[in-house]
Amino acid sequence: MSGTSLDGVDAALIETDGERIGARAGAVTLPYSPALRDRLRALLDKAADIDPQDGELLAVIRALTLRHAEAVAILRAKYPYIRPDLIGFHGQTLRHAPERRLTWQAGDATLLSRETGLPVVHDFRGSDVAAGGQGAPLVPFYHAALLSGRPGPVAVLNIGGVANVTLIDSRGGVHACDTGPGNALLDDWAFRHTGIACDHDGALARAGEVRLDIVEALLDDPFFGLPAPKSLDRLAFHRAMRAVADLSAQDGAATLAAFTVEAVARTALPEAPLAWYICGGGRHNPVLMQGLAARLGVPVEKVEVLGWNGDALEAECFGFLAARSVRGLPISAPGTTGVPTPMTGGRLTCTGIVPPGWLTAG
Ligand SMILES: Nc1ncnc2c1ncn2[C@@H]1O[C@H](COP(=O)(O)OP(=O)(O)OP(=O)(O)O)[C@@H](O)[C@H]1O
Ligand SMILES: CC(=O)N[C@H]1[C@@H]2OC[C@@H](O2)[C@@H](O)[C@@H]1O[C@H](C)C(=O)O
Repeated sequence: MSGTSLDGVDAALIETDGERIGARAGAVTLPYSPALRDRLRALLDKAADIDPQDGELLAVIRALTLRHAEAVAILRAKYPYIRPDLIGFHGQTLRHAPERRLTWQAGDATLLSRETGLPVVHDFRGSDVAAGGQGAPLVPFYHAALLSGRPGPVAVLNIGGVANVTLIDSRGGVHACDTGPGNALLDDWAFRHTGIACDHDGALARAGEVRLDIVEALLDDPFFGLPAPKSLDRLAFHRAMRAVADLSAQDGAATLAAFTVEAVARTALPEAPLAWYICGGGRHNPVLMQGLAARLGVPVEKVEVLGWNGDALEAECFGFLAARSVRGLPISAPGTTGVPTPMTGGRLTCTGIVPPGWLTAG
């Protein structure tokens, strides 16, 4: 998994048939070099108009795919007694415009399969978007499987570049949507002012004053008036950067952090969660965590209290979804992406030797 923060590749080993979850054996994070991150960022900015054969695009896709292959190799070296059967490869979202039936996760599944000798499931979002769904978020089926048997309503909030929530209601129903910005705006702001890629431990935001008038103006965006399911492109709130442009580094960070928190708090959910469990890199930012706790008024905990690894969850999820994909099981539903009926998704690419048994297992 390479998320919207563009920070690197998360890879995880998970034992699953796409329904039950067995061992979650381990995970690694492999950061992108600052140079690759800059090149990805530049592509993101021009993704709407880029020629698919553009030389720089093809070079970056190759570089990011090889970084994924490296992550697989490191995992294998770290856990030599586990022999993976299948890779779920999300790729890097360069563009997401479901209203135009368009979503693009860049990555070369054939190259990854060749490099690793393993079958690869990729393009998880395409069929959902083609059928009229949002194509995101896809993690709710995994959250639901992990929470299976626990009484709801509870919410799982992922604070990545963009933030997304899964609500498991009191009858086990699954609802989801993106809530608004996660860390992406804060990351860009911190980088601009400090040269560091994030507001580490919320140091800037903690020292600043929130400009509530700006937060309110930002929340005036039509996205916040839409009912769930709904999803976002990473660049969706770039006007927020203009709104804070004249603030000090500290006040700007405090205001952007408050925007993330307030967007979560105002997300309309069908039932009020009794507790919120937080995953994704944003849970390491105490300003976001304290802001959420103050604003949500119910327990707000890191997912580690459930025994989960909040940094590995999305990578585990795409392994889980890959297993569902080869079995033809749904990976999205009306309540999670707005797709008209539950849909399977993902495409299988295989250039290596298929491990005995698994293709016929489902
Ligand atoms: N100690 C920390 N203090 C503040 N922020 C942090 C800290 N550690 C991580 N983060 C934030 O977490 C981000 C990475 O989060 P994560 O790995 O969940 O993103 P992602 O996988 O790209 O997200 P997405 O869910 O959008 O796919 C960093 O860009 C940074 O903003
Ligand atoms: C289009 C896209 O890549 N969306 C990401 C992004 O990052 C967080 C949020 O926006 C979520 O909707 C999704 O990722 C997670 C893994 C998901 O699909 O559940």
